[in-house]
Formats: sequence, C-alpha cells, structure tokens
Amino acid sequence: MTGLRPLIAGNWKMNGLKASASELGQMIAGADGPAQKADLLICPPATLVLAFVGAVQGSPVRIGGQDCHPKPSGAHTGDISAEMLADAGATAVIVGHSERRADHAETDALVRQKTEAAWRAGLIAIVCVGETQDQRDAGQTLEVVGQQLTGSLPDGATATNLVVAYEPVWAIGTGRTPTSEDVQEVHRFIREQLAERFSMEGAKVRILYGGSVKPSNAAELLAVPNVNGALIGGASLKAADFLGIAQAVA
Ligand SMILES: O=C[C@H](O)COP(=O)(O)O
Repeated sequence: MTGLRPLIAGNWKMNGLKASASELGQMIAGADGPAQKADLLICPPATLVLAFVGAVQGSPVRIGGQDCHPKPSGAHTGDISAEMLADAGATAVIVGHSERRADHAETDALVRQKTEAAWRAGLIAIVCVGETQDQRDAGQTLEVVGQQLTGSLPDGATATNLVVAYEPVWAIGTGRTPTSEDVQEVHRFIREQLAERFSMEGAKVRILYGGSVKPSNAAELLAVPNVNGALIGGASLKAADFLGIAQAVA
C-alpha cells in the first residue's frame, strides 16, 4: 500500500555510552526536516533508554528498546520487560532480530510472546524476519519468511501496533544488499501475508527493509513498492548517516 508514513528506525545494537548523547543531539538538531516526511526512532541499548527519552523531549525523535521479556516482571536476571521500556518512555521495541534469534536461540513462538508483551505494554512491536544466505541459495526465502510471520505474529495486529522489518541475515553488517527486485518480491509477499491475515489493518502495517542501508543506497531501497521505511544498524550510529538516510525519503 502506498501512502503509509515511513518509519526510519536506528538499531544501535550493543553500541553506545553516555557520551553518545552528543550524537543523538546532532540527530535531534537535524530531525525537523526529515520528520516532515517520516517517523524517526532510535533504539539504543537499554542502559541509555531513559536518558535518551529525556533528551528527545520536544523533538520528533522517538526512543525504542531492542528486546523485551514476555513477562511484565519477575525472577528473570538480566532481562527487561516491555512495561519497563514503556515506563522509561520508550514507544516501540524490536523483537525477533536475527541476532537475538541466533545468539539466544529465540524461536518464532518466543518472538510471538514478546510481541504480545509489547502490545500489553502499549508499545509498537517491530518484528524482524529474514532468511540466511543458505536459505536464499536454496530458494527458500519466501517459505522461511512466511513461516516466521505465521509463527511470530499474534492475532490482533494493527497498523499502529505492528511494524514488520525484513532483514536478510546475509545483508546485515556486510555491505551487501539484495537487488531492488528481490526486495520488492519479499516485501510484496509480506504485504500479501499481512493483508490475508489482518485484512485492512494488514494492508496498512509498515514494512521496513533492513541490512546495510546507508545514505548512498537509501533512496533506491526506499523507493521500492511496499518498502515503508528502514531499520538501520551501523549507519544509525552517526547522525550524519542516519539523517542522510531519513532525507532520502521521497
Ligand atoms: O537492525 C538493523 C539491522 O540488523 C541492519 O544492520 P546494518 O544496517 O548494520 O546492516
């Protein structure tokens, strides 16, 4: 569906110290122009969420988490809940990132529980899906992405509580990106799946592309049909690059 307001989201992963607030400050300083056309979100490590929420007050930039536990509270050492992120002022949380799926053996069923937790806390869930290189080589991309969507998305998705991020694992942090045609094929497939399952709401859920997005390729990727924004890793750590990508929104 065309006409969806794009979302440009930065995932800082395990990067960022207190001093990184200066980079966020530069993003805020340059955000008004891009924010005319797109929503802007930065997902710092959990240690910085509260401070960053304070820093973005009065600006169009919003702050999100990178993961949440399915439960609201309890004996889960090292985890944080969706409620904690919401309490800190976050408005969204990434769930099911391939690095979480790989590093922590997260299954679709767990990602589904985390998505439900995000909704319980009033957060937008940014649910990540994407195939590995081997799966792409084997021609299994759509099958894999379809299974991830079916398994990871609970009933009740709406245009306002869900964002899907398509991130081919082999494109993350590698400098390699799929062709526009390949991106278009997968995003069209995701759109069809969302529309089939969630009807009109599914037609309005934003689908982000992620994987080696940078200022030099952003315009081409963001122009692909059914690409409704980007989930940016490395290039979101620098204000100039993040804003450069945001400015590529047509
Ligand atoms: O969540 C972001 C993605 O994993 C993309 O990372 P990247 O832009 O460094 O390739």
